[in-house]
Formats: sequence, C-alpha cells, structure tokens
Amino acid sequence: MSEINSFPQTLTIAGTDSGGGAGIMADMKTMQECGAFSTAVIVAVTAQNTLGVQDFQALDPKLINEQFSSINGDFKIRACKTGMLADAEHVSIVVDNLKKYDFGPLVLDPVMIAKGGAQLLSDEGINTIKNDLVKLSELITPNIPEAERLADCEIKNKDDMLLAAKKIKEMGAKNVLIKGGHSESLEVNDLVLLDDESHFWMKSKRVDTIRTHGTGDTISSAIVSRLALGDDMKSAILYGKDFVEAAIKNTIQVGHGHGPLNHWAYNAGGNNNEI
Ligand SMILES: Nc1ncnc2c1ncn2[C@@H]1O[C@H](COP(=O)(O)OP(=O)(O)OP(=O)(O)O)[C@@H](O)[C@H]1O
Ligand SMILES: Cc1ncc(COP(=O)(O)O)c(N)n1
Repeated sequence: MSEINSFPQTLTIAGTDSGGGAGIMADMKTMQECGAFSTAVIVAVTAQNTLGVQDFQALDPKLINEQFSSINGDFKIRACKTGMLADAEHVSIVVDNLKKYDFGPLVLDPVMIAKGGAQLLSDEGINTIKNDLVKLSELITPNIPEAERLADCEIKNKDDMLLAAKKIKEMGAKNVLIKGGHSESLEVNDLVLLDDESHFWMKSKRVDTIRTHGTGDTISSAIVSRLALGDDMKSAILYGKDFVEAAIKNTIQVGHGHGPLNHWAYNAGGNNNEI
C-alpha cells in the first residue's frame, strides 16, 4: 500500500503573474514538468503581462500565515523556494514561517526588478533578505544585478562574479548560483559556488530572443523539484540549467513583449546543447 504523502511535493512562496510567464505560474508549470507536485503560498498579486508589471499588491499577513499553516497541515514538502516578496514586512513573515515549519531545503531566488523594469522588492526588503533570509537558504540564485546589490560590488567579468559569490556565501547561503543572463557576452556563463568552496561554470550560447520572461523562476523551480526528487545539489543545478536552456531555445509566440518560456520543451527532447 502506498503511503500518504510519498509523492515528491514542493512549495513556492512568491507573487503571481496574471500573464502566466513568471512568478508562481512559471514555478508551478516548471515543477509539474519536472515531476513534482507543487503547492504555493501567494505573497503578492501582480497585474502583469509580457509588456510589464502594471500594478501589484502584497497580501494581508494573516492570509499569508494561514496559507503556510494550510500547507503544513496536509502536505509533506520536500523542498521549497522563494521568489517575489514585495517588502521588508513580507520578507519577515516568510522568515518566521520558514523557521516555524520544515519545508525542506530552501532555494532563495532574490527577485528584485522585473524584466520590464518594475521594482518587485523594496530597498528595505533587500536588507531584510540579506540579514534574515539568506542564512536560511541551501541555495541562493541571484542574477547579476541582484548579486551586485547583495554583495555591494560591481560585476564586470567572471572574476567579479566569483568574488561576489564568495561574499554572498559569507552572508550565510550554503551554495550560490549567479546567473549570467544579464551579461553582455555572446556566451552565457552561470557560476556555481558549492558548500565545499569548489566552484564551476555552466556555459551556453546566448539565444538571441526577447522571450526570456521567467528564466530565473524556471531554473530555480527546476532545481527545487530535483531536490525534492532526491538529487544532490550539484545534479539538481545541472538539471535546472538544461531545463531552462531548452525552455529558452524553443520559443513559443505568446504576447507582444518579453514572452514566456516553453516549459514543455525539455520533456519534448528540445535541448540539443551544442556547447
Ligand atoms: N538569452 C539567453 N540565452 C541563453 N540562456 C539565457 C538567456 N537569458 C538567460 N539565460 C539563462 O537563464 C537562466 C536565468 O538567468 P537570468 O540571468 O535571465 O535570470 P533572471 O534575471 O533572474 O531571470 P528572470 O528575472 O527573468 O526570472 C540562466 O541559466 C541564464 O544563463
Ligand atoms: C510575480 C513575478 N515574479 C518574478 C518576476 C521576475 O521575472 P522577470 O524578470 O522575467 O520579469 C516577475 N516579473 N513577476
């Protein structure tokens, strides 16, 4: 007889995207494709499409606490992630709940600014992430501008990326992945600094597309799913990179702006990685 809650379950704690391409929507689509059952705590609701974020509102703290309690009362979450957390008050609510409940390893995606330029986290919220949330994370996954904010330094090349990763690790994150999507180079270089201080680079060709909405959500959710399925951190990260690469390469034509990724592509055999 199969045991209740034996199926791999994940949790995303983030904001919604009415346009379906980023945030909780991208997280849940990714987790589904990666073989995990996903649950969600909605911290904020955005009015958003591929052209940008038109508006957003963070939810009442009481309702956020109740969502955490509902999930804890029924499921066995094996790995979780955070995304858009809006402001310092909401970061603190998330910190309190992550200390209260065991949802497995945390992947912290420190979402700050949307592709269209909207600020999704206040300056005070960034400080609260630095002071209180980073130390709870098994992995933190900043993009280059986010890593610059967290490490308080400028990133112009791969040496700078490594220096920033080391500074962020010193803040208490066990493993660090700095995503290279925002660099200018024709190659995209993602840096991974592991718990044991070793590091490696994940290199891929830059896909010439503006359809990159939700790339960060997608890679972090694929990693969370693989952790829930039992992978070690390095294998989960390598899988995440393959998954997001397939999803970027195999564009789907949706929306007029920064379009969403193709979350079916990886399972459809869509990642013919030449590098
Ligand atoms: N044009 C591109 N071609 C190939 N890979 C890309 C491209 N843009 C991003 N990536 C990859 O996508 C992943 C996410 O990187 P990125 O730096 O875009 O994160 P992000 O800014 O947090 O994403 P988002 O804010 O859209 O969720 C990384 O593995 C990165 O290398
Ligand atoms: C709710 C939510 N979470 C995250 C992002 C970041 O994604 P992107 O940088 O691609 O806009 C977003 N736009 N909206």
